[in-house]
Amino acid sequence: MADCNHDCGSCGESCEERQGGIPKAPMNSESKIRKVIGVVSGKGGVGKSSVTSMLAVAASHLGKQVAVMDADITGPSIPKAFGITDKAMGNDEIILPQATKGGIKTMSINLLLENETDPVVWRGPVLSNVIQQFWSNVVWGDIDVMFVDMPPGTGDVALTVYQTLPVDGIVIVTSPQELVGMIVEKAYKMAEMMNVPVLGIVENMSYFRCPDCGSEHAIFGESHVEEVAASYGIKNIAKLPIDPALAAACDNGTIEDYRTDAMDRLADALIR
Ligand SMILES: Nc1ncnc2c1ncn2[C@@H]1O[C@H](COP(=O)(O)OP(=O)(O)OP(=O)(O)O)[C@@H](O)[C@H]1O
Repeated sequence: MADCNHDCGSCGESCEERQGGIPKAPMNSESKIRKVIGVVSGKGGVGKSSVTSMLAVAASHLGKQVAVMDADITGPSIPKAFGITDKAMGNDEIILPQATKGGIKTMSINLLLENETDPVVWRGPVLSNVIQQFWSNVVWGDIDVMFVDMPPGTGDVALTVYQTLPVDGIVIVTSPQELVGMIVEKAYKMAEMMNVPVLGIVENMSYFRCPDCGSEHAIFGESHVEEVAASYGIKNIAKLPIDPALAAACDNGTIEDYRTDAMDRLADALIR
């Protein structure tokens, strides 16, 4: 390999010289993905998919070729947030991703299921296989940065993502309540065990700004994100308010029309 940098932790190739660990899945041969950023959370429902979508939109506005892989196989939300209803096409060997209005390439199990309300009742190995296929069989093309909406928690499928994809770094999404507990620490330690740097932390639902008087209220408890980030040495922090307009954008499939300075700044720092 001509451009080998001998850093097997950041490479997806399964070459003869690979040092240690489980070989990553081979990247689709017609694709070139330069950076993979995982978006993780300690548990479901804290806004991981929303943040994944917002980061992708922000990166796209920075002029990057962007992709989103929905690796949250049992709780896929990416197509809905982007308003994608057409199914992905493919054959036995390849799958073509669907593009959003703004040109972000996406792949999700919901783009393959006949009926998107069908539950995915599959065991771990089958879920793992799907993630591998999303990497190896999807023709992503030329991509500057791929955001991966990871399965919530630190279980089997999250482990598969770390082991299968050449994740360059992760962003942890959390709520103020989670930050004071052990959940974020678990997510951080899992990334550490997998030798993946934590690039940023997003405190979602951090506060609510009163639309009448502009005062801020810590509905889910006071913010501790600065202390927690400092204790782990995480440089990039973003706080997002509780915003009914965000919930509406996710529900209506118009997340590309929802922009925040916090996400624009974070995306810039992540892909710089
Ligand atoms: N800051 C926010 N303000 C208002 N609503 C929000 C906010 N963040 C997320 N939501 C809403 O909360 C719900 C859950 O968000 P989301 O799907 O992004 O969470 P998740 O962590 O990915 O959940 P899961 O792991 O179950 O997929 C969605 O309806 C979303 O629109």
